[in-house]
Amino acid sequence: MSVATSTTATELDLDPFSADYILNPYPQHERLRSKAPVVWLERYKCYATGRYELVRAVLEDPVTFCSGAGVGLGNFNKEPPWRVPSMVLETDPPNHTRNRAVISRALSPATLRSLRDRFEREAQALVERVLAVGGTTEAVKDLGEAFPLKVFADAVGLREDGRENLIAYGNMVFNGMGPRNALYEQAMANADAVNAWVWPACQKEALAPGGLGLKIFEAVDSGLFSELEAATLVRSFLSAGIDTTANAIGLLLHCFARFPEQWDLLVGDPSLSRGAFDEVLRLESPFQTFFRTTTKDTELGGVRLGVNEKIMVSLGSANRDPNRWDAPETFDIRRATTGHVAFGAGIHGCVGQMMARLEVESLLRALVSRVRRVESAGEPRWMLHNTLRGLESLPLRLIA
Ligand SMILES: C=Cc1ccc(C(=O)O)cc1
Repeated sequence: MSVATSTTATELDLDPFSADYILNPYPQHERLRSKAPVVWLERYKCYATGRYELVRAVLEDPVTFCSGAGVGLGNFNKEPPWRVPSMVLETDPPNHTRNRAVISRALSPATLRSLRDRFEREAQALVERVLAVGGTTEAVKDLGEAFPLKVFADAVGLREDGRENLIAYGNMVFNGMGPRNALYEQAMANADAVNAWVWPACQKEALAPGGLGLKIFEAVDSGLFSELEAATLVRSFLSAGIDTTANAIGLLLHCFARFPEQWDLLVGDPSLSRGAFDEVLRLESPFQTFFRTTTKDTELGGVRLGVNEKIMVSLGSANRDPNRWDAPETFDIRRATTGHVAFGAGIHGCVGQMMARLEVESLLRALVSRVRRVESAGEPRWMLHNTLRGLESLPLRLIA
């Protein structure tokens, strides 16, 4: 389309970081999608889009919409980040390409195959522990957080003591992508103590032999990276690999508690487990919002965007865009979910997604083999969070 027919962005009074929006995002997503292809949020001085096609267009054009100025609301060209930027998430090619390759190699299909038995054993043991006390569980803590904190942290080779810091650190990383609001400040309140655990835990001498962490340090031995860079890459595992999966597990259990007929389908055919997880990801989008920064004056969906401006892409909205999905609000584990953007898309698409799938499917298969029904045991409480969608509390009863 020629620039002459493009327009300036329409303003929309939307607050994606308010409690109202977070607790009931779907009407807000509809406002975002229907107002215009791209809108301007004056409150946060950024552009925003919730349309599936345009969210994908942004994520698949890292030259125009870069990550090196941060993937949250904060623009690293204008204000310093709260931590040393990630060498994967907050970089652009060519450095991103080189750095991601090391992470990707550590998370190879062969590595994941070697972890499967251990993950499945841990999942079965965890499910037995919950059933042994009658099946009543605070599912976010007992399953959502407990499982990645055990299997993923063990796979990385992280020290056993102090792993609760990983949940707090994930809160810092993801709330830190939002505005400096109360959620941001609360997450950062304990930053010094949390960082005092996280950074030493990423050092070579702190990592267990045979783990993913030391695989990253092998790249040091080959002269590719410094020790500091290797530790920063290990920090990426800690940043991305816990809270995201923990929330996804909570959301998955919440879906099956609300839609028992879907659970029956899965019990009847456990091979539906992979599709079930992807449908939970599409429906709930544990990762709600990403930002990119424009590297030049450009236009998107016929709307003119200025250079060095932030654009918010709503993954949650894109994954329920009625122009892309039939009956988007319906939970259907047999749905064709290919193309959902819950793991992002393009060169920054989640490099750990196969690890996440291995974790969640291991837990799901262990549950399906022993649990006939997932029942609500009390009112769930949603988390207030700048970036992640998840439950603070999810009381369930697992019926064997
Ligand atoms: C998807 C989230 C994510 C968060 C942090 C990092 C990192 O710190 O590299 C990577 C991905």
